[in-house]
Amino acid sequence: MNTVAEQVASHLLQIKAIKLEPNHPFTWASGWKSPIYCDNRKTLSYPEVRTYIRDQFVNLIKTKYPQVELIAGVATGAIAQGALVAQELGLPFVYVRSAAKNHGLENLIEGEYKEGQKVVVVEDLISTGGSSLQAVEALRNAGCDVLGMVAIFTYGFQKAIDNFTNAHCVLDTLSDYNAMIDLAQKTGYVQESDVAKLKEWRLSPESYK
Ligand SMILES: O=P(O)(O)OC[C@H]1O[C@H](OP(=O)(O)OP(=O)(O)O)[C@H](O)[C@@H]1O
Ligand SMILES: O=C(O)c1cc(=O)[nH]c(=O)[nH]1
Repeated sequence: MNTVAEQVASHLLQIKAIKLEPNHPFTWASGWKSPIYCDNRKTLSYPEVRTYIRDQFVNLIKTKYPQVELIAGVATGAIAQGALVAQELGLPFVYVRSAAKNHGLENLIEGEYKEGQKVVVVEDLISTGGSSLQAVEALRNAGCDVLGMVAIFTYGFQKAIDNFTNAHCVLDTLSDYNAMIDLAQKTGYVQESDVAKLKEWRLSPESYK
């Protein structure tokens, strides 16, 4: 029986959400360069995959945060998955923008929330944790009580672990880089010629070029 981390990794590989471009590195939200990109947005296009992810989030949240009153999705990657989770839990939903809108209502948080409301934040992916923790800060500034964050995938970088520790935010993820790369190597998704590049990047991702 595979673990949730292995099953999610398997889904991500099957739908080709993992892209490898060792010779043309991707630029991440943090500005870091990387030979790998995990596009969790693609999971939404596959009913079986998005349902599996939704159900794992729901199990996790019911077990760990039975007192939750509100689900918040981090824009844009986790808006849809967060709404699916909220729907299944019968809870209200909001989403947090990366910056307040500069027209209209100028909201940073979209939807209705109450001061003191107990929130679980849903995110699609953690690299450095910068964007996710910005959303946590916005919710706290709005008076919400952030119980913790759940995400589909993390690279497991020390930088992200430190950022979450410093922000006093608990993070749980359904899958991670180690589970994914083990499976990718076993199944031949990663070519031997790319393994060296991935190892080099993994040693110091902040200075990879
Ligand atoms: O851990 P971090 O270093 O903050 O990086 C991860 C963030 O980057 C991606 O979002 P992106 O900014 O690409 O925007 P999107 O969600 O609108 O696609 C992803 O959805 C995370 O929110
Ligand atoms: O850090 C990012 O911007 C990032 C990395 C990644 O693998 N996938 C993604 O959607 N964003």
